[in-house]
Amino acid sequence: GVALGVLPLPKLFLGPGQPSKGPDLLGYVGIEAVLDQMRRKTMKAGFEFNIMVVGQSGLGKSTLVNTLFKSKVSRKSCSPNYEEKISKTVQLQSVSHVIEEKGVRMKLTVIDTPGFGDQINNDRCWEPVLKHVNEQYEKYLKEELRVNRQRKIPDTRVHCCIYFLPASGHWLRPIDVEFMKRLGKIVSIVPVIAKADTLTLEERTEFKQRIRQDLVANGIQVYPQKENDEDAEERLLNNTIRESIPFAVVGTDREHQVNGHRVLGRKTKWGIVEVENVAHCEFANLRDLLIRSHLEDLKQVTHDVHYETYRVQRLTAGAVHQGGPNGTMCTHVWKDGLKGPLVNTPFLSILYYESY
Ligand SMILES: Nc1nc2c(ncn2[C@@H]2O[C@H](COP(=O)(O)OP(=O)(O)OP(=O)(O)O)[C@@H](O)[C@H]2O)c(=O)[nH]1
Repeated sequence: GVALGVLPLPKLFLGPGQPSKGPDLLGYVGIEAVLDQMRRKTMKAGFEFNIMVVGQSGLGKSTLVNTLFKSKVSRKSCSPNYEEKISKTVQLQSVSHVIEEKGVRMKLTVIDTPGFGDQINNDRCWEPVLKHVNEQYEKYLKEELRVNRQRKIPDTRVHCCIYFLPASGHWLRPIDVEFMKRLGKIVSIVPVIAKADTLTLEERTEFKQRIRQDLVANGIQVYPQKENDEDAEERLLNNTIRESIPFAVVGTDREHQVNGHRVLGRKTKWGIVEVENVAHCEFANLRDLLIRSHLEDLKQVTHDVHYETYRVQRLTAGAVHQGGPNGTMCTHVWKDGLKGPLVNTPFLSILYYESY
């Protein structure tokens, strides 16, 4: 190389790779220890994860949830006559469990929607589900707006909704479209093809493709949504997920012996379908998405996207009042967060009272 009279650059213009010549006082600060601190705090606090399952009766919802969490949870309440109650409406039930693995505690709540899609007239059967999701946002919002709020607000918001599609091999049904169209706007939906062992591989591939087309044609948003990808790396990873949804899953409560190993599986007329074998079905993909790779992201999207949308709408639709009934003085919280005393009137939308 020929040195072409390059002037020495002032320190400010040094490239990123070039160390500054200033005093570095031996460099290492120890910031990375923050990771250990975060880990310890999280482990101590434990964390909450709320999953909702929606789909007709008999599609294998309980079996799948049990397979996901290795029977550490049950979707069904223990009351003996649970099975006998055939509700005429969709009724939501929550069952919570604390699961602990390697010192990490997780409070897992499974929200069940018995009766969904089981009626002769399934008109508006998405309504109770929609209502439940919004009620949890409202609960959280109220808690956030309290003057004396809890240090850690209990989180009952639905972090993920697994929607079960019957393995019909056809298209999305009107009920699927109606449900996912509405719910996809307020919660992260992960659609799955239930009992995928009843489809041949060709049928499965074709069905999946059709569903993806249908989702796009109907403007249905499912998780993970493109616009929520945080960077190029995440986009790449999420693209592969988007290309392979809905996961065709198989659930089981049985173990079988295959080549001397115990595996979770289902006996079919063609042989044993190994539930956790990606060559057999996509259960493992679903589990990895929900638990191993995207659990934190599901929680984040719930808070930063879905809850945020709810919060903004709620606070801009009308200011939130904190105060007594009509005619009394109350605190008025304006859109921009400013507070001021105000006499409550029936003209202002009153969201809640809090006496203090
Ligand atoms: N072939 C096949 N059968 C399954 C699968 N998962 C569950 N089943 C069977 O389907 C039946 C219903 O399963 P459940 O898990 O009780 O279904 P559910 O959706 O929870 O039903 P409800 O409680 O009525 O809402 C049971 O006999 C299961 O053994 C699957 O992946 N493939």
